[in-house]
Amino acid sequence: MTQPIRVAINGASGRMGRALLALIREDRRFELVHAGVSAGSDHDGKPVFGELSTSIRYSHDWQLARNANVVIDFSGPDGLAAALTHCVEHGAALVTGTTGIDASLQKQLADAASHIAVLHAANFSLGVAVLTRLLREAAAALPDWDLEIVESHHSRKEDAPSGTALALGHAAADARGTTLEKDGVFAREGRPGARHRGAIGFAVVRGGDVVGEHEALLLGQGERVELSHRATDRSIFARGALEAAAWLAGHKPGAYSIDQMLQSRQAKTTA
Ligand SMILES: NC(=O)C1=CN([C@@H]2O[C@H](COP(=O)(O)OP(=O)(O)OC[C@H]3O[C@@H](n4cnc5c(N)ncnc54)[C@H](OP(=O)(O)O)[C@@H]3O)[C@@H](O)[C@H]2O)C=CC1
Ligand SMILES: O=C(O)C1=N[C@H](C(=O)O)C[C@H](O)C1
Repeated sequence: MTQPIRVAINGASGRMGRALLALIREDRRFELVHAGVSAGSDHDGKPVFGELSTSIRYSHDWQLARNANVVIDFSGPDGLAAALTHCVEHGAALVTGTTGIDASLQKQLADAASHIAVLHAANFSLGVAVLTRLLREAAAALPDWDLEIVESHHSRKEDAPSGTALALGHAAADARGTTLEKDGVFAREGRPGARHRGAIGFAVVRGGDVVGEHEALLLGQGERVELSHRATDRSIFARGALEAAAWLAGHKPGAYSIDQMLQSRQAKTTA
């Protein structure tokens, strides 16, 4: 039997971390070697599965991840920066779903890809990967229609618009030969004036326990196209991230996308 992939999860005590731990426990492809939390976390030192017998405890000590083949990070910008440093120092691959990262951290991610395999995705669901392709096509086929992206998430989400909404916006802008820097509209209040031609607008809803909903509205005269995705269970993201980890482990250094992973898996199943 082949050796299991040694995985460290960063942000392990969070909503996504716990979803990952639940899946990894049942998945023989992986061996959990580290469950990372922040220094000062309430979880630091506690057993991950609530059993005193387990050898893995939540910890802020990255030394415990030194033999990991791959780190899966769903923490936050500070946690991601620490994971990135660890992975580069130890030659581990990095799968990260952390959103709300600034330009400087994005550059650090891009630079790290010269040394390690990195896969960053704002959304690990298969449905959103397909939604992104559909939106690219619709945005290009209906270049003069107004485009608005609406996203809804639970009340604890810290970043806005969501990483997925931004990724959808970038994909649509790219399909129209423009950029969000030029045509993105992120706030409307008071008298912002009429919509500018080619604008890509964003609207954000926060509340309750909404797992994640994204809708792209293409608004024409007398008709509209609505493309939407609703996640009702965050284990879909965790499952996608584990598939990415299994796929990425052993890849040579580089920046990989979820689309590349899906295409390579598709090619294998049709071969
Ligand atoms: N790409 C995708 O498919 C998805 C992406 N996300 C993104 O993943 C991220 C996490 O989301 P979610 O799980 O809901 O958030 P949570 O707040 O529930 O979890 C994040 C966890 O990270 C831990 N953490 C904070 N700082 C650090 C640090 N410096 N080092 C290590 N751990 C740290 C915290 O735990 P503690 O206090 O114990 O340290 C916290 O529990 C967000 O950016 C979110 O947008 C979410 C869902 C899907
Ligand atoms: O914070 C979340 O919960 C989610 N974040 C991701 C994002 O910002 O797009 C993905 C998903 O929608 C859930």
